[in-house]
Amino acid sequence: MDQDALKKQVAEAALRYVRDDEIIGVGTGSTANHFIDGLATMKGRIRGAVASSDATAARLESHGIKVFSLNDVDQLPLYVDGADEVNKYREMIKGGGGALTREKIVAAVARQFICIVDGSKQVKRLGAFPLPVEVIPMARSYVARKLVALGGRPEYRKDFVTDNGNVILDVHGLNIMNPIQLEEQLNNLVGVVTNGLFAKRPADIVLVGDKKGVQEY
Ligand SMILES: O=C[C@H](O)[C@H](O)[C@H](O)COP(=O)(O)O
Repeated sequence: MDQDALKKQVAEAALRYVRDDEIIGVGTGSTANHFIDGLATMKGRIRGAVASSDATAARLESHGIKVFSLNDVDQLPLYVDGADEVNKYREMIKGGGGALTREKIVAAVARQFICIVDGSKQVKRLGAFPLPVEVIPMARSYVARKLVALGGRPEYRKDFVTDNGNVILDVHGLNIMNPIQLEEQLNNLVGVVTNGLFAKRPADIVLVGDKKGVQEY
């Protein structure tokens, strides 16, 4: 099975957590896209979805799934999304596709967060994947200097603007010993909107697709 087939397999496994008449929070990226395509096969059973990016909203709508604004929804029982890295504590790095801020907002509202990944995303320690940090454009150089002072090597993601009109710094070389502490520390830098560490609010369930099938923890 190639990597895309593993993503599809794990995305389809998440469909069994979808309950009738609910509004589902939906993540962003190639794994989440498989989940959206699966959700389309049962769209008559759900009320609709809240999207974590414009791209996800467009894909949901292309399948005829109603997209709700998060502000019009008072509770979200389930959020399903991929990740760039996940550890055994279900902490993640996300934002490889630049959707980290909206993803973090939807995840904060959701009662249950299910992370769907293929086996290549499992790590002992977070940080081999460069950590995305969403920054207000005028603060880019200031925040980059602060990230260097923290031991990172920030790289400006060129020709990319987030759905919120901001820029991304991808930070290489961070030694992430304490993900919760670093998540808070980076979010306290003036000009940072948020960063791609999902440790204060980890996933509740991780589904991992590999050659043996789908494992859950
Ligand atoms: O911004 C993008 C998201 O955090 C994605 O969930 C993450 O990058 C994983 O994407 P993919 O499923 O395409 O590997």
